[in-house]
Amino acid sequence: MSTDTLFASRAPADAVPSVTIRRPDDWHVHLRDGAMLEAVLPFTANQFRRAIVMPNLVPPVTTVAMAQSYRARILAALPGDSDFEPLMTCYLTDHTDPDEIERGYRDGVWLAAKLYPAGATTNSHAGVTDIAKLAPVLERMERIGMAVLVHGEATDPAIDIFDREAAFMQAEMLPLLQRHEGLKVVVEHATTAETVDLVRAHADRAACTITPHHLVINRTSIFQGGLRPHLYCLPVAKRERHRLALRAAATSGEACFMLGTDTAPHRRGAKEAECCSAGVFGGATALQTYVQVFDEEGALDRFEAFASLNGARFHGLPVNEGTITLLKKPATALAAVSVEDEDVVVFRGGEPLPWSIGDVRA
Ligand SMILES: NC(=O)N[C@@H](CC(=O)O)C(=O)O
Repeated sequence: MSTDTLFASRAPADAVPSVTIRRPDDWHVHLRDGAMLEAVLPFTANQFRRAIVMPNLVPPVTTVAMAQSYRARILAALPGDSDFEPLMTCYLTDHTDPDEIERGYRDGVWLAAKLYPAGATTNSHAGVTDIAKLAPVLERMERIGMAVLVHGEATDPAIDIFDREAAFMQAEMLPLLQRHEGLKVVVEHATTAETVDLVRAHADRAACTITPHHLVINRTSIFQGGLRPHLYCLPVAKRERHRLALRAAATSGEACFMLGTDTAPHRRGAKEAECCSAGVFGGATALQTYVQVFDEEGALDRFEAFASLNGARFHGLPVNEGTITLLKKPATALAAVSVEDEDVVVFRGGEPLPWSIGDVRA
């Protein structure tokens, strides 16, 4: 498979250029629950074979029983013919019990645990207030080979919001990596050049996810022509030099960089509000955006590694069978998805995108 299936340069002159890769996985999604789950799940399930499902529900998914029940609700909400597989996570708190973590992992209920510094982002208030105190949990995870997925932002409101990831990496992430030398760590939704370098320096057991939006917007985009609430997420997009570093990392082919959309739907009313919720709904346009970036960077031959191989290898899972074909054929992205009497605005929704989704083969 891999580069053998890259047709772009071999197709007849009148054929639509395309790229075919093993079916990809999304290593960071927010599927929510109830009506929102029903509305957004088909978009992720259409694009991806598996996804790591974030546990920041209200209340958060903190026990094996809660993860089992949430997984069952996701499966029940899937379209009948879907073979999508949700990979569950546990939400770490100050009171997480290492035995519960191990039980859920050994029983195959969850794959990883998510560390939200308390107050860092949407529904993180029950998160961890002092990472050092989590040592018994992290030691157990290290011993059983279970990965911790980290939202890497400092929570001190006095720290400039654009510096919070950098502050966290220095004050928390580096010491964590040093304290737990064998722990598998995923830095979620990296947004800076320095984070990418830190991950590279620990690539024997660290990795990071990179979102589609952080590859195509920078912090100025959020203020282009006025305030753009649908581009506001956490970590907030950074300067242009960081966006370029993220594009270089994602398209490098290095095994420590993997696809993770951080698709985070919020109803329009929560976004276009006096106090806008953080999160970009990128689930419906994710692959179209990623493949466009790889095309622009002349790296289509490395797209499969980023989208379909690196994450599976990191988590010790088999790579997917089957393929998906992406076509360099313009299509206008769906503008919004209805949820009850409201809607959720799609990232790049309503725009003509140069790439579209073609055949999916199981
Ligand atoms: N990315 C976001 O801005 N929001 C996410 C939470 C998160 O991953 O930070 C959400 O759940 O809405």
